[in-house]
Amino acid sequence: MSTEHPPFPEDVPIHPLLVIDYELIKAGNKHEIERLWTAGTTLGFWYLKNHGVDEEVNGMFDVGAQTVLLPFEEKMKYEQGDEGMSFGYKAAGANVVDASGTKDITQFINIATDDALAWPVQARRSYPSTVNARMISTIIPFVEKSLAVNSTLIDVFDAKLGLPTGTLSKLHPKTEFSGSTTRCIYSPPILDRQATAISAHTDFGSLSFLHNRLGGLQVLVPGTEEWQYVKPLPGHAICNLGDAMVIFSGGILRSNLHRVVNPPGAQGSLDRYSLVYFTRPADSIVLRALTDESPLIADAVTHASDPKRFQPGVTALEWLTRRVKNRRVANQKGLGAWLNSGGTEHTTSDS
Ligand SMILES: O=C(O)CCC(=O)C(=O)O
Ligand SMILES: [Fe+2]
Repeated sequence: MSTEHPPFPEDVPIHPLLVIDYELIKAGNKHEIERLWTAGTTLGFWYLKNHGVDEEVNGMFDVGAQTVLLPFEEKMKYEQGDEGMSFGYKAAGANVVDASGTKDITQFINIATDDALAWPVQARRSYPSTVNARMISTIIPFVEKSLAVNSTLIDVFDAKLGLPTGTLSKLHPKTEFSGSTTRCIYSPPILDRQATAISAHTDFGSLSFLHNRLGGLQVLVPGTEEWQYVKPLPGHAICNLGDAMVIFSGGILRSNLHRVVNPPGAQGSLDRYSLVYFTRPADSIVLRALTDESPLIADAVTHASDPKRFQPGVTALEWLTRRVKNRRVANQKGLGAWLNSGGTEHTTSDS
Protein backbone atom coordinates (compact mmCIF):
# COMPACT_ATOMS: atom_id res chain seq x y z
CA MET A 1 0.00 0.00 0.00
CA SER A 2 1.34 3.45 -0.89
CA THR A 3 2.40 5.68 1.98
CA GLU A 4 2.44 8.82 -0.21
CA HIS A 5 -0.19 11.35 0.81
CA PRO A 6 -0.71 15.11 1.12
CA PRO A 7 1.07 16.64 4.13
CA PHE A 8 -0.60 17.33 7.45
CA PRO A 9 -1.72 21.00 7.27
CA GLU A 10 0.14 23.78 9.11
CA ASP A 11 -2.91 25.76 10.18
CA VAL A 12 -4.76 23.45 12.58
CA PRO A 13 -4.32 23.23 16.37
CA ILE A 14 -1.73 20.60 17.25
CA HIS A 15 -0.76 19.22 20.62
CA PRO A 16 2.98 18.48 20.70
CA LEU A 17 3.56 15.24 22.58
CA LEU A 18 6.85 14.40 24.25
CA VAL A 19 9.05 12.22 22.02
CA ILE A 20 10.39 9.25 23.97
CA ASP A 21 13.33 7.28 22.59
CA TYR A 22 12.69 3.56 23.07
CA GLU A 23 16.38 2.71 22.67
CA LEU A 24 17.23 5.00 25.60
CA ILE A 25 14.42 3.51 27.70
CA LYS A 26 15.67 -0.01 27.01
CA ALA A 27 19.18 1.10 28.00
CA GLY A 28 17.81 2.35 31.33
CA ASN A 29 18.62 6.00 30.62
CA LYS A 30 17.44 7.88 33.74
CA HIS A 31 16.67 11.15 31.97
CA GLU A 32 14.51 9.37 29.36
CA ILE A 33 12.73 7.36 32.08
CA GLU A 34 11.92 10.66 33.84
CA ARG A 35 10.50 12.06 30.58
CA LEU A 36 8.35 8.92 30.10
CA TRP A 37 7.08 9.32 33.67
CA THR A 38 6.22 12.96 32.96
CA ALA A 39 4.28 11.92 29.84
CA GLY A 40 2.44 9.13 31.68
CA THR A 41 1.44 11.30 34.63
CA THR A 42 0.39 14.40 32.67
CA LEU A 43 -1.42 13.64 29.41
CA GLY A 44 -0.80 9.89 29.29
CA PHE A 45 0.17 10.23 25.59
CA TRP A 46 3.63 10.34 24.00
CA TYR A 47 5.42 9.64 20.73
CA LEU A 48 7.76 6.64 20.71
CA LYS A 49 10.71 6.61 18.32
CA ASN A 50 13.28 3.89 17.62
CA HIS A 51 10.72 1.19 18.49
CA GLY A 52 11.92 -1.12 15.70
CA VAL A 53 8.47 -2.26 14.55
CA ASP A 54 8.20 -0.28 11.26
CA GLU A 55 8.36 -3.23 8.91
CA GLU A 56 5.68 -5.19 10.79
CA VAL A 57 3.54 -2.04 10.99
CA ASN A 58 3.67 -1.65 7.19
CA GLY A 59 2.59 -5.27 6.78
CA MET A 60 -0.28 -4.74 9.25
CA PHE A 61 -1.58 -1.75 7.26
CA ASP A 62 -1.80 -4.13 4.28
CA VAL A 63 -3.72 -6.67 6.40
CA GLY A 64 -6.17 -3.91 7.33
CA ALA A 65 -6.66 -2.73 3.74
CA GLN A 66 -7.05 -6.28 2.39
CA THR A 67 -9.63 -7.13 5.05
CA VAL A 68 -11.70 -4.02 4.34
CA LEU A 69 -11.81 -5.01 0.66
CA LEU A 70 -13.41 -8.41 1.40
CA PRO A 71 -17.09 -8.72 0.45
CA PHE A 72 -19.44 -7.43 3.15
CA GLU A 73 -21.09 -10.86 3.70
CA GLU A 74 -17.67 -12.44 4.16
CA LYS A 75 -16.65 -9.89 6.82
CA MET A 76 -19.99 -10.27 8.59
CA LYS A 77 -19.24 -13.95 9.31
CA TYR A 78 -16.67 -12.65 11.79
CA GLU A 79 -18.65 -9.76 13.35
CA GLN A 80 -18.11 -9.10 17.08
CA GLY A 81 -21.78 -9.41 17.95
CA ASP A 82 -23.74 -7.43 20.53
CA GLU A 83 -22.63 -9.16 23.75
CA GLY A 84 -19.48 -7.09 24.25
CA MET A 85 -16.89 -9.41 22.75
CA SER A 86 -14.12 -7.22 21.42
CA PHE A 87 -12.48 -9.72 19.03
CA GLY A 88 -13.53 -9.99 15.39
CA TYR A 89 -14.88 -7.64 12.77
CA LYS A 90 -16.80 -4.47 13.63
CA ALA A 91 -18.96 -3.31 10.75
CA ALA A 92 -19.56 0.35 9.95
CA GLY A 93 -22.73 1.47 11.69
CA ALA A 94 -22.52 -1.15 14.49
CA ASN A 95 -21.50 1.44 17.11
CA VAL A 96 -22.96 4.76 18.16
CA VAL A 97 -20.78 7.86 18.39
CA ASP A 98 -23.01 10.00 20.61
CA ALA A 99 -25.87 9.94 23.10
CA SER A 100 -28.46 10.56 20.38
CA GLY A 101 -27.55 7.32 18.65
CA THR A 102 -25.64 8.56 15.57
CA LYS A 103 -24.11 5.50 13.89
CA ASP A 104 -20.38 5.30 13.23
CA ILE A 105 -18.77 4.85 9.80
CA THR A 106 -15.62 3.06 10.97
CA GLN A 107 -14.69 -0.58 10.42
CA PHE A 108 -12.24 -2.56 12.59
CA ILE A 109 -10.76 -6.00 12.61
CA ASN A 110 -9.69 -6.92 16.15
CA ILE A 111 -7.31 -9.87 16.42
CA ALA A 112 -6.92 -11.45 19.86
CA THR A 113 -3.34 -11.82 21.04
CA ASP A 114 -4.42 -15.20 22.45
CA ASP A 115 -5.20 -16.33 18.88
CA ALA A 116 -1.92 -15.01 17.47
CA LEU A 117 0.09 -16.72 20.21
CA ALA A 118 -1.81 -20.03 19.95
CA TRP A 119 -1.79 -20.13 16.11
CA PRO A 120 -2.58 -22.46 14.31
CA VAL A 121 -4.74 -23.52 17.26
CA GLN A 122 -7.85 -21.33 17.66
CA ALA A 123 -7.89 -19.88 21.19
CA ARG A 124 -10.73 -17.34 21.09
CA ARG A 125 -12.35 -17.16 17.64
CA SER A 126 -11.82 -17.46 13.85
CA TYR A 127 -10.86 -14.66 11.42
CA PRO A 128 -11.22 -13.72 7.74
CA SER A 129 -8.85 -15.31 5.18
CA THR A 130 -6.84 -12.07 4.89
CA VAL A 131 -5.90 -12.40 8.57
CA ASN A 132 -5.17 -16.13 8.46
CA ALA A 133 -2.96 -15.70 5.39
CA ARG A 134 -0.72 -13.14 7.14
CA MET A 135 -0.71 -14.64 10.62
CA ILE A 136 2.79 -16.17 10.44
CA SER A 137 4.50 -13.62 8.18
CA THR A 138 3.12 -10.43 9.70
CA ILE A 139 0.65 -10.64 12.57
CA ILE A 140 2.59 -12.86 14.98
CA PRO A 141 5.83 -10.85 14.56
CA PHE A 142 3.87 -7.60 15.03
CA VAL A 143 2.17 -8.95 18.17
CA GLU A 144 5.41 -10.24 19.68
CA LYS A 145 7.30 -7.01 19.08
CA SER A 146 4.40 -4.84 20.28
CA LEU A 147 4.02 -6.95 23.42
CA ALA A 148 7.74 -6.50 24.13
CA VAL A 149 7.60 -2.71 23.63
CA ASN A 150 4.54 -2.33 25.84
CA SER A 151 5.87 -4.58 28.58
CA THR A 152 9.17 -2.68 28.66
CA LEU A 153 7.28 0.59 29.10
CA ILE A 154 4.94 -0.96 31.70
CA ASP A 155 7.99 -2.14 33.68
CA VAL A 156 9.24 1.46 33.80
CA PHE A 157 5.92 2.57 35.31
CA ASP A 158 6.07 -0.40 37.71
CA ALA A 159 9.40 0.84 39.09
CA LYS A 160 8.42 4.52 39.15
CA LEU A 161 5.20 3.69 41.03
CA GLY A 162 7.31 2.05 43.74
CA LEU A 163 5.77 -1.38 43.15
CA PRO A 164 7.72 -4.56 43.93
CA THR A 165 9.50 -5.46 40.67
CA GLY A 166 7.23 -7.29 38.24
CA THR A 167 3.91 -6.43 39.94
CA LEU A 168 2.32 -4.92 36.81
CA SER A 169 3.88 -7.54 34.58
CA LYS A 170 2.17 -10.27 36.66
CA LEU A 171 -1.19 -8.64 35.90
CA HIS A 172 -0.44 -9.10 32.16
CA PRO A 173 0.70 -12.74 31.91
CA LYS A 174 1.03 -14.12 28.38
CA THR A 175 -0.14 -17.49 29.69
CA GLU A 176 -3.69 -16.39 30.57
CA PHE A 177 -6.50 -15.17 28.36
CA SER A 178 -6.74 -11.40 28.08
CA GLY A 179 -8.36 -8.67 26.02
CA SER A 180 -5.00 -7.83 24.42
CA THR A 181 -5.75 -7.08 20.79
CA THR A 182 -4.35 -5.91 17.46
CA ARG A 183 -6.83 -3.54 15.78
CA CYS A 184 -6.74 -2.49 12.12
CA ILE A 185 -9.03 0.51 11.60
CA TYR A 186 -10.57 1.98 8.46
CA SER A 187 -12.65 5.15 8.04
CA PRO A 188 -13.77 6.48 4.66
CA PRO A 189 -13.71 10.27 4.14
CA ILE A 190 -16.46 11.93 6.17
CA LEU A 191 -18.49 14.34 4.09
CA ASP A 192 -20.20 15.86 7.11
CA ARG A 193 -17.24 17.58 8.82
CA GLN A 194 -19.10 17.55 12.15
CA ALA A 195 -19.15 13.78 12.31
CA THR A 196 -16.57 11.82 14.29
CA ALA A 197 -15.03 8.58 13.02
CA ILE A 198 -14.34 7.32 16.57
CA SER A 199 -16.14 9.13 19.37
CA ALA A 200 -14.41 10.54 22.45
CA HIS A 201 -13.15 7.75 24.67
CA THR A 202 -10.38 6.63 26.95
CA ASP A 203 -8.74 3.32 26.11
CA PHE A 204 -10.04 0.34 28.07
CA GLY A 205 -6.86 -1.53 28.91
CA SER A 206 -3.29 -0.74 30.02
CA LEU A 207 -1.19 0.59 27.16
CA SER A 208 -1.96 1.31 23.50
CA PHE A 209 0.74 1.36 20.79
CA LEU A 210 -0.81 3.31 17.91
CA HIS A 211 0.39 3.89 14.36
CA ASN A 212 -1.04 6.79 12.34
CA ARG A 213 -0.20 7.92 8.81
CA LEU A 214 -2.96 10.46 8.30
CA GLY A 215 -4.14 13.01 10.83
CA GLY A 216 -7.53 12.82 12.49
CA LEU A 217 -6.59 11.74 16.03
CA GLN A 218 -7.34 14.46 18.56
CA VAL A 219 -6.81 14.83 22.30
CA LEU A 220 -8.69 16.98 24.78
CA VAL A 221 -5.87 18.32 26.95
CA PRO A 222 -6.90 18.70 30.62
CA GLY A 223 -7.90 22.28 31.42
CA THR A 224 -8.64 23.15 27.78
CA GLU A 225 -11.90 23.21 25.83
CA GLU A 226 -10.60 22.73 22.30
CA TRP A 227 -9.74 19.39 20.71
CA GLN A 228 -6.18 19.41 19.37
CA TYR A 229 -4.71 17.18 16.67
CA VAL A 230 -1.87 14.77 17.28
CA LYS A 231 0.24 15.14 14.15
CA PRO A 232 1.46 11.82 12.72
CA LEU A 233 5.28 11.74 12.55
CA PRO A 234 6.88 9.14 10.24
CA GLY A 235 8.56 6.33 12.19
CA HIS A 236 7.01 7.52 15.46
CA ALA A 237 4.32 5.51 17.19
CA ILE A 238 1.83 7.20 19.51
CA CYS A 239 1.51 5.53 22.91
CA ASN A 240 -1.27 6.14 25.39
CA LEU A 241 -2.25 4.73 28.75
CA GLY A 242 -5.65 3.15 29.33
CA ASP A 243 -8.11 2.94 32.22
CA ALA A 244 -6.55 -0.13 33.84
CA MET A 245 -3.32 1.76 34.52
CA VAL A 246 -5.24 4.69 36.01
CA ILE A 247 -6.99 2.31 38.38
CA PHE A 248 -3.88 0.27 39.30
CA SER A 249 -1.96 3.51 40.01
CA GLY A 250 -4.74 5.16 42.04
CA GLY A 251 -4.95 7.96 39.49
CA ILE A 252 -1.22 8.77 39.36
CA LEU A 253 -1.18 7.74 35.69
CA ARG A 254 -3.56 9.30 33.17
CA SER A 255 -5.81 7.81 30.49
CA ASN A 256 -6.78 10.82 28.42
CA LEU A 257 -9.84 11.39 26.27
CA HIS A 258 -9.24 11.18 22.54
CA ARG A 259 -11.29 10.80 19.38
CA VAL A 260 -10.84 10.49 15.62
CA VAL A 261 -12.29 13.01 13.18
CA ASN A 262 -11.84 13.33 9.43
CA PRO A 263 -8.17 13.98 8.54
CA PRO A 264 -7.58 17.74 8.25
CA GLY A 265 -6.83 19.73 5.09
CA ALA A 266 -5.99 17.98 1.84
CA GLN A 267 -5.84 14.63 3.68
CA GLY A 268 -9.58 14.92 4.27
CA SER A 269 -10.63 13.21 1.05
CA LEU A 270 -8.53 10.09 1.65
CA ASP A 271 -9.33 6.72 3.16
CA ARG A 272 -7.88 6.63 6.68
CA TYR A 273 -6.24 3.44 7.94
CA SER A 274 -4.70 3.16 11.39
CA LEU A 275 -3.37 0.38 13.59
CA VAL A 276 -3.27 -0.16 17.35
CA TYR A 277 -1.83 -2.81 19.61
CA PHE A 278 -3.68 -2.83 22.95
CA THR A 279 -2.06 -4.46 25.99
CA ARG A 280 -4.81 -5.29 28.48
CA PRO A 281 -4.70 -7.10 31.84
CA ALA A 282 -5.58 -10.81 32.04
CA ASP A 283 -9.35 -11.30 31.94
CA SER A 284 -9.57 -12.48 35.57
CA ILE A 285 -7.64 -9.57 37.13
CA VAL A 286 -9.78 -7.51 39.49
CA LEU A 287 -9.28 -3.82 38.71
CA ARG A 288 -8.22 -2.01 41.89
CA ALA A 289 -5.63 0.48 43.05
CA LEU A 290 -2.50 -1.39 44.17
CA THR A 291 -2.48 0.35 47.55
CA ASP A 292 -1.11 -2.67 49.45
CA GLU A 293 1.87 -2.90 47.13
CA SER A 294 2.97 0.75 46.95
CA PRO A 295 2.96 3.54 49.57
CA LEU A 296 2.94 6.04 46.69
CA ILE A 297 -0.32 4.60 45.34
CA ALA A 298 -1.80 4.29 48.85
CA ASP A 299 -1.05 7.97 49.41
CA ALA A 300 -2.58 8.97 46.05
CA VAL A 301 -5.81 7.13 46.87
CA THR A 302 -5.95 8.65 50.38
CA HIS A 303 -5.81 12.12 48.86
CA ALA A 304 -8.10 11.43 45.89
CA SER A 305 -11.36 13.38 45.72
CA ASP A 306 -13.23 10.27 44.56
CA PRO A 307 -11.30 7.19 45.75
CA LYS A 308 -14.17 4.86 44.74
CA ARG A 309 -13.10 5.40 41.11
CA PHE A 310 -10.15 3.14 41.87
CA GLN A 311 -12.23 0.26 43.21
CA PRO A 312 -14.75 -0.39 40.42
CA GLY A 313 -15.24 -3.93 41.75
CA VAL A 314 -15.00 -5.62 38.35
CA THR A 315 -12.50 -7.74 36.47
CA ALA A 316 -10.61 -6.53 33.40
CA LEU A 317 -12.92 -8.69 31.25
CA GLU A 318 -16.06 -7.19 32.82
CA TRP A 319 -14.73 -3.65 32.32
CA LEU A 320 -13.91 -4.31 28.65
CA THR A 321 -17.20 -6.09 27.96
CA ARG A 322 -19.28 -3.28 29.51
CA ARG A 323 -17.51 -0.62 27.48
CA VAL A 324 -17.70 -2.49 24.17
CA LYS A 325 -21.29 -3.67 24.66
CA ASN A 326 -22.71 -0.28 25.55
CA ARG A 327 -21.45 1.39 22.36
CA ARG A 328 -23.27 -1.13 20.13
CA VAL A 329 -26.26 0.32 18.28
CA ALA A 330 -28.32 -2.77 19.13
CA ASN A 331 -27.94 -2.08 22.86
CA GLN A 332 -29.06 1.57 22.87
CA LYS A 333 -32.31 1.59 24.82
CA GLY A 334 -32.78 5.04 26.32
CA LEU A 335 -29.73 6.93 27.54
CA GLY A 336 -28.51 4.19 29.88
CA ALA A 337 -26.22 2.34 27.50
CA TRP A 338 -24.36 5.43 26.30
CA LEU A 339 -23.84 6.66 29.84
CA ASN A 340 -22.68 3.20 30.85
CA SER A 341 -20.07 3.03 28.07
CA GLY A 342 -17.65 5.43 29.74
CA GLY A 343 -14.26 4.90 31.29
CA THR A 344 -12.18 6.65 33.93
CA GLU A 345 -12.66 10.11 32.43
CA HIS A 346 -14.90 12.52 34.31
CA THR A 347 -16.53 14.18 31.33
CA THR A 348 -16.92 13.52 27.64
CA SER A 349 -17.43 16.96 26.25
CA ASP A 350 -18.90 15.88 22.92
CA SER A 351 -21.21 13.23 24.36
O1 LIG B 1 -7.14 5.63 14.78
C1 LIG B 1 -6.64 6.31 15.68
O2 LIG B 1 -5.81 7.21 15.45
C2 LIG B 1 -7.02 6.08 17.12
C3 LIG B 1 -7.80 4.83 17.38
C4 LIG B 1 -8.26 4.70 18.80
O3 LIG B 1 -8.24 5.62 19.58
C5 LIG B 1 -8.74 3.38 19.30
O4 LIG B 1 -8.94 2.47 18.48
O5 LIG B 1 -8.89 3.24 20.54
FE1 LIG C 1 -8.38 4.90 21.60
